[in-house]
Amino acid sequence: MTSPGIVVEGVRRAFGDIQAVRNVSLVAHAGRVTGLVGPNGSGKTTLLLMLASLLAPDAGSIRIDGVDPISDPHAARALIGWMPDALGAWDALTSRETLVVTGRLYGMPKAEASARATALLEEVGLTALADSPAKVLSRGQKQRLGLARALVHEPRVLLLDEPASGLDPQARIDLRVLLRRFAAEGRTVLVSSHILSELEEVVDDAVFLVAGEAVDAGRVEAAARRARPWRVRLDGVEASDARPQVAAALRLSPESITVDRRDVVVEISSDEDAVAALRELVAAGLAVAEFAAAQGSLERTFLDLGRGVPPQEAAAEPAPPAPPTVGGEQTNDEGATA
Ligand SMILES: Nc1ncnc2c1ncn2[C@@H]1O[C@H](COP(=O)(O)OP(=O)(O)OP(=O)(O)O)[C@@H](O)[C@H]1O
Repeated sequence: MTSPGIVVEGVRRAFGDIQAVRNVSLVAHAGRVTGLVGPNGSGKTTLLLMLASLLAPDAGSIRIDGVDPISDPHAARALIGWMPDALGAWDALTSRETLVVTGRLYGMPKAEASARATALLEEVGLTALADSPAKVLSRGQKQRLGLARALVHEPRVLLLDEPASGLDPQARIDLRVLLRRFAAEGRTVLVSSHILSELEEVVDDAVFLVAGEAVDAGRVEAAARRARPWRVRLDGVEASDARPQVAAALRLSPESITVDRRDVVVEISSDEDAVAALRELVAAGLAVAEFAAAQGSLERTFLDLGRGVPPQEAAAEPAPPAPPTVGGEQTNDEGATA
């Protein structure tokens, strides 16, 4: 079954003088996981609250599977599973009671709400704590309960604000699996997180918010095209000794290569250049034990946008900035600089 997902056009929201969200437009497609990425205070939570029908925008339009959460919050809430960044009230209820009450609020008969609670407690690994009051739960356990609560009514659209914070590694893996399964079932997932390595593993699309505005796609692409660091480690060779060897193989000046613990770090512009660089390292007879991007593309893009990628870079076509490249003719005797 296909559905339109989330469509946001020209949404704004201020708190007094603070323009928390300014003119945001975005689409989160059904059947895909969309990441909402941005620095602290960029407006992610404010935007998610508006999508969840819990905060009215000052302007603009929002459609959740075609439903306007402002004019028809009841219908929107039936579609939406909302996981806030911190589990709210109900400390006196047990985890099971929290889920049963939630199911009842969504109109489920008691037996169905009870069976659903049992299944969800199992799914998020809280069965052993099902009958303890929610206030004794650790932060990560509260996050799990918050996730279960968002899933009670089998929502078509999942909105999650920092769902991975506080979760241990296994729970993060389980969360990723769950989000992928959700998307595979044709549902819509919009998830904010600061843990970009985590998001990288799960998202199909990303929307970047900076100072309350969605960054336009051209600027995101320009940032994503910039050179990023790759780690190289040679088997049995100290990084300080590996540095000149890698530099020679890649025809770079050693100064353009940094040392980070056991690895040397080289700036590489594109996947094609990475392929060429690896070939050259191997052709030079170096024992390459590790060759990997040191940053995911989301993280790199986030950092570049934070530094302010000039909009004109995005406008120029094609717009490769002039990062140092390896494996190509652009390297020179003066060496490339980061
Ligand atoms: N209820 C409020 N009253 C006044 N200002 C608010 C309110 N809620 C948010 N803001 C302000 O709006 C801006 C956006 O906040 P928001 O919480 O949406 O950011 P965020 O991207 O979710 O941040 P973080 O990554 O730190 O969670 C901030 O400047 C914040 O101080």
